Amino acid sequence: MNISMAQVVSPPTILVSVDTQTHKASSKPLKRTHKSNTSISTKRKVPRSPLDRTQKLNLEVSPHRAVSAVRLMRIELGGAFADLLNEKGKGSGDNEMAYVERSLGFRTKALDDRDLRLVTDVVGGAIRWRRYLDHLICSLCHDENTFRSMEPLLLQILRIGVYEIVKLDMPPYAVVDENVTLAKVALRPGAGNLVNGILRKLVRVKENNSLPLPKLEGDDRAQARALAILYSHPVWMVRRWTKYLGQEEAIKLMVWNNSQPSFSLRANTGKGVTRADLVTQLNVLKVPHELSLHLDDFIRVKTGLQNVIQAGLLKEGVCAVQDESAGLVVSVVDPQPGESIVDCCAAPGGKTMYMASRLNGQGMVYAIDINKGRLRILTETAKSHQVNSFITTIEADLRLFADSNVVNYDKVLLDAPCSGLGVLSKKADLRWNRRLEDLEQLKNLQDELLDAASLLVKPGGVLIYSTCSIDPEENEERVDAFLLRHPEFCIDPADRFVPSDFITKRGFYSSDPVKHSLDGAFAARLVRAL
Ligand SMILES: C[S@@+](CC[C@H](N)C(=O)[O-])C[C@H]1O[C@@H](n2cnc3c(N)ncnc32)[C@H](O)[C@@H]1O
Repeated sequence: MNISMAQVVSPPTILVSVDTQTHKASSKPLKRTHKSNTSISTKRKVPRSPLDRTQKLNLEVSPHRAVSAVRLMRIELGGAFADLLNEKGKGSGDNEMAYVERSLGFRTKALDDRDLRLVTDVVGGAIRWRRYLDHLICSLCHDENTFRSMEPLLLQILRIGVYEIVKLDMPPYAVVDENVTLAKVALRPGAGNLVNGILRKLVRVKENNSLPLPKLEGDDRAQARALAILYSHPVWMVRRWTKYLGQEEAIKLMVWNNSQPSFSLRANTGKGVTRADLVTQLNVLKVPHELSLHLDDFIRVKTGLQNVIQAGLLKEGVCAVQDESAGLVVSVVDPQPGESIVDCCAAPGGKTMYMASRLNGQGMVYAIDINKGRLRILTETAKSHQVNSFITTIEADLRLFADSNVVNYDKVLLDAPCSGLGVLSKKADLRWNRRLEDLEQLKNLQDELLDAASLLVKPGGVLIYSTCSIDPEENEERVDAFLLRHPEFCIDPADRFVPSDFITKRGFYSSDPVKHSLDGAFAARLVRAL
C-alpha cells in the first residue's frame, strides 16, 4: 500500500477535540466567592541582577512549601497539569523559583532532592484530598463565610498544612510554624494568624481523635455525600461507582485513586534496548524495580522516577513511561511484521511507539490525530526512539479522513478520547475537572469515531476499540451500540493475546485498578467479515 503524505496531511480540522486532557471548570463542592488577588503570571520578566536576587531571597520560608503553594495555584487557577509539573523534575528548579518570585514576591533557597520529593507528595496529595481537606478547613473556620471568601493563596497554604498534619503525619507544631511563616511573608500577618488558629485547632482535634468528619449513615444520597468527603471524590463519581460496583468496591477504587501512583517503564526495543539493559541502568541509578508479570519489555517502578528522568533515559529514548495497562492494549492489537496499522487517535504516541517497535522493522503505523501540538510530540518521540521510519503522521479529524480515504488497512486501533476514569491515581487533578455531562458528549464522539474508524478496516481486518476508562457506558455499551449499527463486524475474543485474568466473560480486555494494581483500561477486538 502506498499512501503519500500529500494525500493525507491536514484535511480541514473543523471539530474541537475532547480528550482526557480537556480541562473544564472544576465542580467544587464547597463554593467560594473570593476572586483571585494573586496573579499567576506567565509573562517573562527582564532577568534580575544577582544583587536583586539576593535581596529577594527569603531563608525563613521552607522551599518545598513555597513551591508547593505556587504549583497548586498554577494547577487550580492557571490550568497547569499536575503530572506534567511533576515530570519536569529538578532541571526546572530555576524556572520554578521564577514562578515563586513572581507569585509570592520572594525566592527561597534552592530545592534539594528531599524538597523535590516533598513537593511531589504534597502537591499530589493536596490535590487528591482537596475535598476532604476543604471539609476540615471549613469545619475549623470561625464561620462558613470565612472559608468561602478565603483568598486562593491562603487556602492553598492551609491545604498544605492540613495535609501534612493529617495525611503525612509530619511533626505538627513544626508544620504549624512553617505554614504560618509562609502566610505571613507571602500575604500579611493577619493571614498568618488565621493559619495559626486553624492548624492549632486541627492538631488538638487530631490528638483527641475527633476530626470533624461525616458519618456514613442515612439514605444513598447522604452516604454518597459522606463518602465523597471521606475519600475525596466528586459525588457523581461515588454514586456511579456505587451503582456499578457496589459500595465496598467503590471504596477500594477510591483508596486506589488516592494512593501514590506507581509507574512502569518500557524498554525501547525499537532502539535495540532490552529489558536486561534497562535493569542494568536502573541498578546503576539505584532505582528499586520489579519485572512486569505480564509484558516482556516492561518494568515496574514505585519510587525513583525522578532519577530516571534526571539521568536522561526518557529524553534519550532508552525507555518510555508507559503503564502496563496501555502495553496490554498493544498486545490486543498484536502488531505483526509487514502489517499496515492505523492508530486513529494516536497522540502523544505511547501506543504508536510500542506498536512500531513490535513491527520488527517491517510495516507501517499511520498515526492520525486532530491535535497538531500533540502530533509534534509524537514525531519528536518517534525520532528519539528510532522508530520514525515506521510511522507516518497524519494531522486530521478522523471523521473527515475516513470519509475521503479509499485505502483499507490490516488493523485499525481507535484509542478513543474518554473520561480517563481509569487513570485517576496518576492524574491527580482529573477527578475535579471531569463532569457527569462530559460523559454524554464523550459517548457521542466515541460512536462517531468508531463509525469512522470502521471504514478504514479491510475485509477480514481487525478494529480494536480501546479507552483508559473503567466506565461500562464508554466501553461495553459503545461496542454493543457499534455492533448493532455494523453487523459486518463481530467480536474476536482477546484471550489469545493477553493473560486470561484480564479477559471479561465476553472476550474483552479489561484491567481493573483494584484487582490488577494497574491503571484501568479496556479493549475490544472486532473483526470485519470477508
Ligand atoms: C486518549 S488520547 C490518545 C492517546 C494515545 N493513543 C496514546 O497512547 O498516547 C485521545 C486522542 O484523540 C485525539 N482526538 C480527539 N478527537 C479526534 C478526532 N476527531 N480525530 C482525530 N483525533 C482526535 C486527541 O487529540 C487525543 O490526542
